[in-house]
Amino acid sequence: MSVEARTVTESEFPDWLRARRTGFLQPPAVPEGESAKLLPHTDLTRTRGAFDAGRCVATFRSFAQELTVPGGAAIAASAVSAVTVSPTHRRRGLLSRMMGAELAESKERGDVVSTLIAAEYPIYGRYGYGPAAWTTEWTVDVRRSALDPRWSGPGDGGRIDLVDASDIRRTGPVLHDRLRALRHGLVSRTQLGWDVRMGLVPLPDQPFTERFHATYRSASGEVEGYVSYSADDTWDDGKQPMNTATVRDLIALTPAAERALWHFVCSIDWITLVKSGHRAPDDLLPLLLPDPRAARVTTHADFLWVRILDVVRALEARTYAASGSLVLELHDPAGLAGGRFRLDVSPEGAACAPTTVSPDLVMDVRELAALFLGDESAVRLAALGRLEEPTPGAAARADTLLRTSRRPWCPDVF
Ligand SMILES: CC(=O)SCCNC(=O)CCNC(=O)[C@H](O)C(C)(C)COP(=O)(O)OP(=O)(O)OC[C@H]1O[C@@H](n2cnc3c(N)ncnc32)[C@H](O)[C@@H]1OP(=O)(O)O
Repeated sequence: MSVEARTVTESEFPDWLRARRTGFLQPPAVPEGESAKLLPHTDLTRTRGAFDAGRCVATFRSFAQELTVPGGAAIAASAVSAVTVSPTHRRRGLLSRMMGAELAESKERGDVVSTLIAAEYPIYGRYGYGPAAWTTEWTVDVRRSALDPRWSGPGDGGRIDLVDASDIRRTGPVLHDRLRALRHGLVSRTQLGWDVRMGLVPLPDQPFTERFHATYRSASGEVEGYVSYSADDTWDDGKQPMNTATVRDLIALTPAAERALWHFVCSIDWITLVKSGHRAPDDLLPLLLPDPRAARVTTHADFLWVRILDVVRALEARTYAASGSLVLELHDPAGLAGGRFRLDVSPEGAACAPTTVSPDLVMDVRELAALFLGDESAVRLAALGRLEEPTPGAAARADTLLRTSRRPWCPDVF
C-alpha cells in the first residue's frame, strides 16, 4: 500500500503527536492532556502527516510568522516546524513530498519567505533554503571577566528590578515588538510561545524550571529591556559556589539596557559561569567585559534558514546603505522564485523588477537567501564557486549594497 501524505484531521492529531515525538527521539507515548493543550494552537490546514496503513509516519507543520529585514520592515513568512519522518520510512522522499506541497501553498498564500531552524545543515539547501542568520553562544567565566564585583546597579541613573513572570508576560511582548522594528533577523513570537516561555502553559517532557526575571529602567523611568535566566545549584568540594546562570531571553532596546542587564547577570553572588543563550555572532557581550577572553564561544553555527518565495517583495522590503544597481539571475529548480531581476537601490528605497538584460551575478536562489539579511558575502560565495560573476566586480558591488553593519540575529527556536 502506498504512503499517503496530506493534512491531518483532528482525530489523527494524537497519532501525529506520537509520530513527532518518535521522530525527535522523545518517548513516543503522548502524555495525558498534551493533545488537548496543543490542538487549539494548531492550524490543521497547515499540519501535514504521512500515513502508512493508517499509522502516522511523518510530520510537518507551518504557521504564519513575521521576519524583520534590514531597515526594520516585517515580511510575511511561513515558519516550518515539527519536521520528522519515522526511522522506518526515511529516505523515501516523504520530506520532499511534504516540503513541495508546503512551498507551493506558501507561494499561493503570498508569503514572501519560508523560514525554519534546521536540525542539521545538509537537509534544507536542496529545497532552496539558505542559512541567513548564524548563532553564537558564549560562556562567561565571571571571575576572569574583570568586572567590578562591587557593582550594585547601573551608574547611569537607571535601575534593575527583579519582577515576576506575569510582569514579563505583559511587558515582554511590547518590548519584543519594539526590538523587532530595530533588529533584522528577529521573528514574531506566538502567544503560546510566550505562555510556554513564562511557564504558564507547561509542556509535558519539556520540564520547566521557573526563571528569574529582571528589567532595566532608564533614568527617565522607561523599561528598556529585560533578562530572564535560570540558575543551577552547584558547589565544589571546597564549599565554593560554582553556579551557572543560563540566560533564556535578553531583550534590550538600548545599548545602556544591554550593558546593564549583562552586567547584572554577571554580578549575581554564587554565579561563576553565565551562559548567554542564542546571540548574534557580533553581539556586544564579549566586548562589554573588561577582559573579553572571559567569554568563550561554546556554539557557533548556522541558525535561521530562509527560503525566498517572492524575490521582488523580499528585495524591495529591505533597506540598503548605498546606491547602485545589480542584475541577478536566480536559478530555482522548484520553479518558485527563479528568473532575472534588476535591483535598483539607494538609501531612499529599492525597486526590483524582472528584466531581460544580461546578468551581473548568477546564483541559486538559496545563495540569495544567505545574502538576503546582509550576513553572507557575495565575494565569499564567488570564491566558494557558489555564485558566478559575469560582470567583473559585481560580487564586491553586491556586498556594498546588501551587507549590513550589524549581523542579523534570531534568538528563537521555533
Ligand atoms: C524545521 C525542523 O523541524 S528541523 C527537524 C528535522 N527533523 C529531524 O532532524 C528529525 C530526524 N530526521 C528525520 O526525521 C528525517 O531524516 C528528515 C525529516 C530529516 C528527512 O526525511 P526523509 O523523508 O528521509 O527525506 P527525503 O527522503 O525526502 O530526502 C530528500 C533528500 O534529502 C536527503 N536527506 C534527508 N535527510 C538528510 C539528512 N539528515 N542529512 C543529509 N541528507 C538528508 C536525502 O538523502 C535525499 O537526498 P537525494 O534526493 O539526493 O536522495
